[in-house]
Amino acid sequence: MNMSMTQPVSAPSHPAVRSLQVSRISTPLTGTVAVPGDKSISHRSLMFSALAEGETRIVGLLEGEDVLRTADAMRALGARITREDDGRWHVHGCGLGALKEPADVLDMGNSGTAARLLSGLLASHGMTSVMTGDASLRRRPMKRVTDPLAATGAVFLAREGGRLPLAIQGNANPPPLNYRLPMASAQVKSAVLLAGLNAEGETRVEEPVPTRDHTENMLRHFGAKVSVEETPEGGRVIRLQGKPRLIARDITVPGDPSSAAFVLVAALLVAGSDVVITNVGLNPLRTGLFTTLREMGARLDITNERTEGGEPVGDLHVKASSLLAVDVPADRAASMIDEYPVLAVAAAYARGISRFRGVEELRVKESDRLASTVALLEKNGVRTKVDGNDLIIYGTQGAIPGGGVVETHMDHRLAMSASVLGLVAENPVEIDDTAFIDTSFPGYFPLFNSLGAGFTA
Ligand SMILES: O=C(O)C1=C[C@@H](OP(=O)(O)O)[C@@H](O)[C@H](O)C1
Ligand SMILES: C=C(OP(=O)(O)O)C(=O)O
Repeated sequence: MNMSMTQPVSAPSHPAVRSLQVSRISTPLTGTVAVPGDKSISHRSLMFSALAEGETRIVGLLEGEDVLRTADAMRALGARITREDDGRWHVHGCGLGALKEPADVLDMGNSGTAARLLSGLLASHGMTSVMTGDASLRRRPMKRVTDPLAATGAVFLAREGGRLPLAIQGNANPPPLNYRLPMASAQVKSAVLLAGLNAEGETRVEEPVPTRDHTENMLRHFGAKVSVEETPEGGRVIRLQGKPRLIARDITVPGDPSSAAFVLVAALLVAGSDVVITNVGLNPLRTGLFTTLREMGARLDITNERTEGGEPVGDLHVKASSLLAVDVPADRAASMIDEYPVLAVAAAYARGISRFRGVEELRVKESDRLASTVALLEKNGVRTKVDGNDLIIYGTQGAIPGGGVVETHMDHRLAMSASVLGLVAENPVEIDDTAFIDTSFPGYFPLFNSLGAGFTA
């Protein structure tokens, strides 16, 4: 067998600043593209296969910096992870409970998902570890995971406000946790469930609003017993039987709906566009944006629906549409949490006043996304208002003035949203730094240029 293994593909250290000016285009976006693999599923596939017995092969892994950080961390914890030249990844797991103490600080870069999920594993293994991240991640709250995880007997030492760097003294024999999430967060839910893998007995997590369930689905795929029950209030109770035997199973990662969002919104706004995005993940806990855009009048068809690797996938066919304002309910936020900045661009272009309700979780992302989305729009001549935890956007009916300089604050989604806004604004838009786009969407500019975007990056 000819299997050339290129040895470790690692995340680069801090990327160099890449500023960009984006000008309006006068020709439609047309063609067919496939966006990179789902970020949430990619992180989990590396972590869980590292805990499994045997070798897992992963097809379609997102090779963005966030996921490469997870690969580096799992290597440091003892898994053997390699990549073939054709893009397939191989993970030789250590077996549950057998992670080894990392010899150095684990640097999770820009990735909240990597840091928060990993903290559940580190807390439940008898080792001492230290985790850090870049300046953005070091600003983000970790107490939301260390508070519940402290009940495992693990000891955490963090900076003021529970920020990274974080030292963790894990407990090799943790008790199972019973925890009700105070906020809608798949990262916190997953951290508690992952700590429960190495605990004897049943871990129980209750979430007030259903959040993405990739952890539950993939743990089952590897052989764990996970049950899910709806609560009368519309939430969910997840139960995990501890100490499962996790057995390596191949994984196919679908295209990331959160990445498809940028192509989708650009195609809706640029006149005459007609674009197909193939193989996009359609897990119902991720598709709030599609529902919302359709409510706005988007011409969006989903075709070729099928199940691949246990997740629903399909192709998105989108045509330029005239959009109306929308009122997005708070209970939809979890199913589209990363899509609000680019939805804000669509609302700015639409006719009428939009309201995004209950978007407080945006304040704790790579940037304070409520503030940075407001600044993105205001600097480009679009009126906004923050009313408590709601964001209000005054649509321009296709006449976004533009001409602003956008500060992205190390936030990939802000940079991509600004680039979409620039394609339809009346005056060129300056973006201070697009380098962080590589954390979730490597190949972003070439993919857009293949559709005719004419980005000069
Ligand atoms: O679990 C995950 O993979 C993610 C959960 C979300 O974060 P929260 O759990 O903080 O909402 C999302 O914003 C992030 O990009 C990925
Ligand atoms: C919030 C995000 O990611 P993370 O929390 O993993 O940094 C995101 O990708 O938009």
